[in-house]
Amino acid sequence: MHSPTSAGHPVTVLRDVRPWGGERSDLHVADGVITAITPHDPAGAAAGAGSTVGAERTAGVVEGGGLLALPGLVNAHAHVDKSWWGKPWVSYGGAGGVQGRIAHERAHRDELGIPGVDVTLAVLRESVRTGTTAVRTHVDVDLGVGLRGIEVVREAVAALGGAVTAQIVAFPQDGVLRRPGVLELLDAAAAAGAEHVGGLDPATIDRDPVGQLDGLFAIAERHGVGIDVHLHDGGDLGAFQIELMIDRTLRAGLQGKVNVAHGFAVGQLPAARQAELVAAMGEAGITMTTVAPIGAAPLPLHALREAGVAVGLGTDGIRDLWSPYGTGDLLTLTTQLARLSGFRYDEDLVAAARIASADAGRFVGRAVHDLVVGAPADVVLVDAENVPDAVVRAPRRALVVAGGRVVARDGEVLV
Ligand SMILES: O=c1cc[nH]c(=O)[nH]1
Repeated sequence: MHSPTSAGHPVTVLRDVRPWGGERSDLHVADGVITAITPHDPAGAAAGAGSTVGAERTAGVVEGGGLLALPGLVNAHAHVDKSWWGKPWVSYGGAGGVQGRIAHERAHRDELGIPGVDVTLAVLRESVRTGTTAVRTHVDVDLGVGLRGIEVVREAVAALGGAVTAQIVAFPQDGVLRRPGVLELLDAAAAAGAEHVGGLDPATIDRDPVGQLDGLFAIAERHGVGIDVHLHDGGDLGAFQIELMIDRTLRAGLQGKVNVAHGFAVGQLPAARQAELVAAMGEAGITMTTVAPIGAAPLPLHALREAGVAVGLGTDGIRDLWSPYGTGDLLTLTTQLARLSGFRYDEDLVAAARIASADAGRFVGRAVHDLVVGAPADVVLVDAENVPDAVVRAPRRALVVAGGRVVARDGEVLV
């Protein structure tokens, strides 16, 4: 049993940091929240512990060494129930394609102890080490594991004592309608507190897009939860399913609560069709999450922003039976997102950093997630000249504060 205790030592003042690369400032913290941001006061520097980043001067007064501060990174699309992080290498042995990966996972997860609290803890700790302080994670719900994965993830998150918070998507990785009983499991997950129900390629997995989506929307309306659908289906087939989601979102009044994950179709459509679909998504308050996949047509980030479609960034699985790739490092992934999107201008590189942090609060149930008064005191310090420099180099995380506590320092996780 992993006993929840508050992680890391508490911070009352994080001294001498440059929020978003701006002026040197002191961040004041109480009860895990930023209560004031004042110009840096160098007074008392000689009395303290020098300028070693993370050194504590007096109780709770922590040195930031003039480093650049970003809000805690937000992983808006993860699968932390299925990673084998920390275990010996597992060679991928399944067939290709979505169905091949589904079958491979189901055949081998038991051998690896998946789902299990220890493996989930390992990948979460690694995420905290690199500055992630909030996660939206899909958790497999199927006829084999039932809701056990959700309990496992909740226990692992609790054991980290606030170093990271998580929202759960009850995720029917093996299909919904093609596996009788899964819709009922999703309903039970929502009734038991999962914040979202997931879906998976309603057309190609269940071969019944209307049926799968009607089932998910009925659960969302019944329990007031969100919907987050993995949509790998591309081109017109993918676009058609997004249109089905738009219709249902408007009818059910679920604006702001429905997310399309991956949504490769959006990047693939011809310009006019893309513009029409993106505008309709914006009007319905649909959001998107991307994992910045190499080899897929990039999402039109500028058009999505102009249409009011919020985009979150996530790691996808991290070293699991689905794929051996991934490290959980959101800042490195931000570099990838920026490169894939062809970003060169400073303002675009800053926008990429915001997608991975401040603008992603909505994906993890936070009304505000930024370096502002009233926000959770989740802060990542890096040795970078400015935000664009941080995005293109993804430097080591010198200090990570979550919920007002130091949880990682100098590349070492402390929880
Ligand atoms: O459907 C998917 C896609 C990526 N990773 C998964 O675990 N499932």
